Amino acid sequence: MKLLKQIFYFRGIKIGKKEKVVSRMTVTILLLPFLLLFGLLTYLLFSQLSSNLYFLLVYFLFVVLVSSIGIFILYRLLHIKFWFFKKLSNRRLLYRHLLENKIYYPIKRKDQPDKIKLPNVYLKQNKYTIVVTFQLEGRQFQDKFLNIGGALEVMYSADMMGRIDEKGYISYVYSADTILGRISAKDVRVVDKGLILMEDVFWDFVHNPHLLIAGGTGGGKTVLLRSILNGLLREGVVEILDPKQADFVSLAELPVLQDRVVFEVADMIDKIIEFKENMEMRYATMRQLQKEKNQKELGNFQEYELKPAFLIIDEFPSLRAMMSEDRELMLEAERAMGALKQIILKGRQAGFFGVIATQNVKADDLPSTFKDNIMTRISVGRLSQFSYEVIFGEENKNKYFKYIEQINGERVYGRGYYGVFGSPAREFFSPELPEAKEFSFYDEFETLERLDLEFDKRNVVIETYTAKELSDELKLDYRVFKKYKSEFETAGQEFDKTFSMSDLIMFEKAISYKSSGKTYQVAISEAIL
Ligand SMILES: Nc1ncnc2c1ncn2[C@@H]1O[C@H](COP(=O)(O)OP(=O)(O)OP(=O)(O)O)[C@@H](O)[C@H]1O
Repeated sequence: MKLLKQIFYFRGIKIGKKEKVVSRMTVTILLLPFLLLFGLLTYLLFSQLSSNLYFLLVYFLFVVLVSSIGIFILYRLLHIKFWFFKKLSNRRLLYRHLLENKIYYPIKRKDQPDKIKLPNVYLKQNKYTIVVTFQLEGRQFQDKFLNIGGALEVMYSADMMGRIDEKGYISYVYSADTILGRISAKDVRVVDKGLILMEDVFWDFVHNPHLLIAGGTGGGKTVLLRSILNGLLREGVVEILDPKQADFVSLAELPVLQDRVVFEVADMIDKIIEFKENMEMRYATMRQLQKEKNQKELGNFQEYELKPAFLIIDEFPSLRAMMSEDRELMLEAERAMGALKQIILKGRQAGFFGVIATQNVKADDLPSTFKDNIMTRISVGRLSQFSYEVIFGEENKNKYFKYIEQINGERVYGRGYYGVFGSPAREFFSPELPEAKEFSFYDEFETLERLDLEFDKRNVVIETYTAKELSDELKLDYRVFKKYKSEFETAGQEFDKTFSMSDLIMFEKAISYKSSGKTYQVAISEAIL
């Protein structure tokens, strides 16, 4: 079976001269109804046409004009509306690219122009992706093929999502016609694969925790955040910090969000600290449940049927600015920033997630804990090159991020990029806001049931430990404990003065992995929550 698969592996349709023939055939077929129509009309008007030369001339011009305009409109319509024709046109584009760049083998013929033979190039297309494969195998154009990815990206106005090197071939994968996968803001929900944002884009918060959203002014950040809220409110508890008192204040009185939207600096600081404490409480709850279920390893929040919690911070740099302006709150603000980092570092397993939104990113806007540990990233609207670099990381350093204002002559809102940190970014269209008379977030949220965390149902105590107490609890020699601690710090973890339940769980995991024969580094990296 495996062998058969290898023999008959489908790389796509081979590009060849047929692309030109198919295009001509399409035009000919489109011409047919006009021929029939005007054939019939000519038959009916035959006597007038044959007796009046002036009428014949006007009639002839009319036929040519109507047929050409008709064919042009039909041709464009088919290519805009039907995927089949789009596929044909993508093949033709590639064919033309090969010809115009002289990527072919001329075959000399006696007394006739040269014939041409194209190298083996394949095109495979499905709804949102185009894969172009070139045969290498030491052939004449192999060096060209190794560097052709960028040119095809421009040609298809698509985003290169990856390059696959396999024996004898190289393939470039592009996302195209991404806009077709746009969904309505009404339909944003949490499904098996995560929070659905486009037909094929999911924020899988369990595996790629935390979300960073950057949106240039007027780029559609507010609509995107509200759409996200539409999904998250149905799934768990959402707390919102809105330092600019801009986008969420109007929702603050809704039952589902009551006391969960804050904008005064002191309240925002309290909210962050409370969220972190809830995360610790969640770890304590999960630990109890683990014991009750007699499990060897602590599972994630879903295994214990616990709800996720989301902390949305709109305009993060404003929050930071407000925190640093208020001298009286300086210490508390520092504690809150520490708590926020802990949430980002350790929230995943407990189901505590951050959604951090900002405008263009400037040099010191985001702490490195965020830059390295917020796994899912989205941009909308126009951003600076520096912002793109920070948001999408090294992996996308050479990517050409475009700002597109119009598509097919229509103003487009909420367009940007989506990526998981460390992977190629792809084009993104934020869920589309329906007409105001058809849908309003306010009315929609008004119907939602308010969800709560489980704490009122269980009696959990949050314990904290000093370093000595923690090493005793872990039954570790203090020096060995210090070694673990410094390894965790090297791996990017940060600790408060006292240690928490989540720290205890993390250390326990590392000790257990280490005792099963793993190196310190591996044990530590696997133990990070
Ligand atoms: N996804 C979308 N679907 C339809 N229209 C949108 C979408 N996103 C934005 N718009 C349109 O663009 C306008 C501005 O969007 P939005 O308020 O979300 O931008 P913003 O980035 O939050 O701007 P600012 O930073 O100035 O507050 C909206 O009022 C809406 O008309």
